[in-house]
Amino acid sequence: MNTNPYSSDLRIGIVGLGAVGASLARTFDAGIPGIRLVGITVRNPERAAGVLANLKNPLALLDLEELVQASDVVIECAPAALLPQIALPVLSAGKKLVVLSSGALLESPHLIDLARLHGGQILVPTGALLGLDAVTAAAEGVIHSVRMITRKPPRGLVGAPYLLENFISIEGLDKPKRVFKGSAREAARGFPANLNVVVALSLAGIGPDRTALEIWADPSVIRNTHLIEVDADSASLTMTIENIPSDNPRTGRITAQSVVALLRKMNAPLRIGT
Ligand SMILES: NC(=O)C1=CN([C@@H]2O[C@H](COP(=O)(O)OP(=O)(O)OC[C@H]3O[C@@H](n4cnc5c(N)ncnc54)[C@H](O)[C@@H]3O)[C@@H](O)[C@H]2O)C=CC1
Ligand SMILES: O=C([O-])CC(=O)C(=O)O
Repeated sequence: MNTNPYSSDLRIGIVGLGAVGASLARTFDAGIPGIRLVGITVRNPERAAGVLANLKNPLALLDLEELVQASDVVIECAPAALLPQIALPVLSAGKKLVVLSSGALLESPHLIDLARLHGGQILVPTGALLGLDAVTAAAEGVIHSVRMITRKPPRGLVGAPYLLENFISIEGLDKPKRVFKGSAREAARGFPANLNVVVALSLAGIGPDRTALEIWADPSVIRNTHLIEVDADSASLTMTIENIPSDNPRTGRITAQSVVALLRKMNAPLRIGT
């Protein structure tokens, strides 16, 4: 833990030691100039022991209140349903919260007011997506439409509430099947562990009700693939990303790297990209 009050290192706390949290812990443990990992909050310390044992530096297991006290920036990498309870103490303390479960922000807009009230900040990284720099720039003018088409290996969609509620089977597919067509807001409700990216896109652009999404369960892809088309008065954008899965088949490897890139930029003397 950083006990030196004169250090200018950014003190980082992580909540959740799954695919993203463990990747971040390993990266920070290996050392990034100006960034110091001060602790982690987990649900199950016994399950965390394996990851923690392989770090070079001992990492403090803290409860959420202790983590908030010790950190300048807390990174939420936990299940979406926990976002409000994780965000509350961080934002009430006027600190910065990096949100990976960005889909859950739509159900908790009060968190933005909380951040405003206490001088905190919610940071949504580009995560498993691309191009949010160009979309936010386009949003300074007029964006006419935003459309995203996602293709996922069926196993990355298993258990999504929308599929269960609508009795949509994705077992044994031998060709792509469109399983959803609707807005980013509807997708966030129906696929809370799968489509954070479209919510981030919608918040960067024209909002969750006007951002259109199709989801395909596609047995021919091994990567989560997102195609985005934006039509604006400044530019037309067509962008694709093919994400190599991490330890969690729902989560692209690039997600954790996006958080590292965001943190590196925070105090950097040269900052590239919007
Ligand atoms: N914004 C984006 O681009 C992306 C966001 N995500 C989202 O990021 C979040 C994390 O993703 P993964 O690491 O892949 O998920 P994961 O399922 O691998 O890990 C979540 C971890 O949180 C832990 N956890 C559960 N309850 C907890 C509690 N009360 N306190 C602390 N930890 C707790 C679980 O034990 C698990 O280790 C998910 O909500 C996921 O949907 C994932 C990929 C891309
Ligand atoms: O948005 C998400 O939660 C995950 C995702 O689609 C990806 O990793 O490609």
